Amino acid sequence: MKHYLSIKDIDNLSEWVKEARILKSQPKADKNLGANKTICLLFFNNSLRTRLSTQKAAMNLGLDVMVMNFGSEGWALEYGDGTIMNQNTSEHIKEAAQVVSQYCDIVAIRAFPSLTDKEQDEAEVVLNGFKKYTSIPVVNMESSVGHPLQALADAITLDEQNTKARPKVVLSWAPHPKALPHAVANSFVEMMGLQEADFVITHPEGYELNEAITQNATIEYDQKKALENADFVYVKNWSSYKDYGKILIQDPNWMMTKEKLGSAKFMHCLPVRRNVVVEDAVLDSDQSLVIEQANNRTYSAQIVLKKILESL
Ligand SMILES: NCCC[C@H](NC(=O)CCC(=O)O)C(=O)O
Ligand SMILES: NC(=O)OP(=O)(O)O
Repeated sequence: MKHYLSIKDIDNLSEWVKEARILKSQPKADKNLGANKTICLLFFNNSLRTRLSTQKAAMNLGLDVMVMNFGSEGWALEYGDGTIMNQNTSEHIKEAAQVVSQYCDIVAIRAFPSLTDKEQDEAEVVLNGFKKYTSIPVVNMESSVGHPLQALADAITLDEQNTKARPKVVLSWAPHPKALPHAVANSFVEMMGLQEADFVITHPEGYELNEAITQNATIEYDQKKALENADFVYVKNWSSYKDYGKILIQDPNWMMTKEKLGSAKFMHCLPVRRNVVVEDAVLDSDQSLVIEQANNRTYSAQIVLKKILESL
């Protein structure tokens, strides 16, 4: 594998999950694989988990790590072809990407969507700009369209926690005061498409995700009905996709509660707004898997970096 940009780059999910769980039991087993190689982590947006777990994964593999908060430290980048750069952008992706690639062997990038320009967001200009103008592998640390390191970590968590041949997994929308990206939900849906599971998505009308991603997934607008007999409930807010980037409702009735969760396990990628997205009683119970999901971010990043290093 050269790049890790989406769930589609996983050739065999169950095999990767198995390998990641072995790495989790022996995190330093490949500590020389990345010797004399460097990874650059470029952040255009905030992060806690991705920032630290990807660095930890890289260190477990013996890689040198350079981190840059591009949003606050780098020059404002231009992505347009032929732009007369007399406005606010100082450096073109053509130079920036080539320069960065001279300093490292792998580049990992976090670049959220604008949520104002659907076409530009879906073009993934930052990720694809680096892919186009460098020859080094590119890793997606959450882009406009996907968060495949998160979904791979979620697959590891599901594998560890599941006791059934065909569990019921529900992706449930929740309210949020800010307009949030679709990336986490998109990659989770794509990852669930590769699982033996009864998978249901529930959200209010108007919050349909991109149909190209949900394809044949079951959508149930009645949250109560969707949650019946659930084994795992993955909660996430996203803004409207149809009415792009808009908050259509903030109905607190969609918040996840202990009562609604029943005996299911609770999942969320974090960070989470307590008592808006999910009530304290859920997060503070032993039904919550959120801390272990965050732990598994190290091993999802490590299996990805390992596969890239092995193919260099
Ligand atoms: N990487 C995990 C989630 C990142 C982002 N959440 C956020 O921006 C939440 C910010 C807040 O709650 O203020 C998202 O939904 O894609
Ligand atoms: N889940 C996740 O990606 O968290 P951060 O945004 O803190 O990296």
